[in-house]
Amino acid sequence: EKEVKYGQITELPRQDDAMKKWRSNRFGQFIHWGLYAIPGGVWKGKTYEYAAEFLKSSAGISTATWDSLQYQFNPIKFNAMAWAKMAKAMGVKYATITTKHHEGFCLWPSEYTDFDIENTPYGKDLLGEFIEAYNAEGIDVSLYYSVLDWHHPDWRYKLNSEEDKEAFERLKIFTKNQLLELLDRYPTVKGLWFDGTWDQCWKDNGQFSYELEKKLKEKHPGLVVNSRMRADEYGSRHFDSNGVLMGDYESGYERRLPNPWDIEVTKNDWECCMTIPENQWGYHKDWTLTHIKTANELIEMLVQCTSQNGNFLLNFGPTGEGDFREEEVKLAKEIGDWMDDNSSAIYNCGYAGLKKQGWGYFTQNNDSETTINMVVFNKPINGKYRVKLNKGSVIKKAYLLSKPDKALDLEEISNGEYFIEAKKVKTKDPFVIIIELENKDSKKFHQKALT
Ligand SMILES: C[C@@H]1N[C@@H](c2nc3ccccc3[nH]2)[C@H](O)[C@@H]1O
Repeated sequence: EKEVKYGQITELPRQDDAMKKWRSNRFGQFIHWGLYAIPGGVWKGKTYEYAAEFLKSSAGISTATWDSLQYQFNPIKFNAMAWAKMAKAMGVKYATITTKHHEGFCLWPSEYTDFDIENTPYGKDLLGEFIEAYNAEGIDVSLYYSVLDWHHPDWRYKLNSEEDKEAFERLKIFTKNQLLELLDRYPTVKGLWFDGTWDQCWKDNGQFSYELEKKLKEKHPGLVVNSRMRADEYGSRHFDSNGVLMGDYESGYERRLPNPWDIEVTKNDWECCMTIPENQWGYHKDWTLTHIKTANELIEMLVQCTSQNGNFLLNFGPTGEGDFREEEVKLAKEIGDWMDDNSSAIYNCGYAGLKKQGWGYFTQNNDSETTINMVVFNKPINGKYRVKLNKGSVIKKAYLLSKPDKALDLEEISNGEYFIEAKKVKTKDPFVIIIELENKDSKKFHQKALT
């Protein structure tokens, strides 16, 4: 064990109400919106396949040229309430929006820079409108903030000289000021989602990120912070040099999921953030460049995250005019229709403590020891679902969530192992079978033989 002074601050897993709410939310909407949405991956007639929010670097555009996009930013179609209603219908319980991405442009009127929404044709506090509209729909809002800032003259990737160090000291003060400003202006926000913290400059400043997390949490009780914010004094990120998770949940799953059989990942809170195309966070004009995930693919990712105690943050990239692509609107509806019927297997659910089986995923409601959800993606050809529960578990009854008053036939194979028969399931969508267990002290529970 190394002596780590600037590692974990909050003992995990947190059991306070704010974290319990974060955990029960399970499904969130990520919004990537900034100047990059104006060109949408196309520059001077050329389409760049790399992530649209990286167009400045992939097209080799000067900071001056890129920054002048701020004078074109006028999302006339932006309607925060319509966005919030779409998100509500999709079934998300929280939303995380980019307040400032790597480009450095701020979606709120910041007193610490002119490179912000106030100095655009739009002019109004866009971030404030977003937060108010989403909160009005009962959706929690977290704020994404990129420490990496291509616009700021004091940004340095590495600190090679005294001048670098002095510049980065100013950048650190700017960063802290903006974060305190965001929490001052938007007191209802629930979390901060840090990004752009992989460079040497930040890894060399473990003490700063430690003290910053402490200060932000003192200022904003209950604040939930992702592990990506932090480095310890040895430069170890997400987990300190002794492997202890920093922040409040693990946020390393970007466009990837853990192995569905992995139970190690269930030990911490974590979140997967996911794009609909293969790798576009900001709006890209051309969605023919890669595979576009279907509703069923995205629902399966959400269910997998829930089954392993994780949250799923699905990204949308609004256009420069402030509306969504039709493909995104269609997916939001398809996912929302599924959530209307099946969200009881998602909200306030987590790891059931059972080994994953071939037909799909187990989830368990955090408030019920005896109710287990089976979310089915692969129907067995004989219509019989093999379930291996904990030793001694006895199924009282099993039924389709869609037909709660029709018990399914059961066949006990051995201690805690059953076949559940569900032959006549018509739906083409993923569906849920509910297992109700005898509770531990029920008379029928087969007490282990004493010999
Ligand atoms: C959550 C995601 N993180 C950003 C990001 N920046 C990167 C730089 C290098 C490699 C991968 C990256 N992902 C993406 O632009 C998006 O905001």
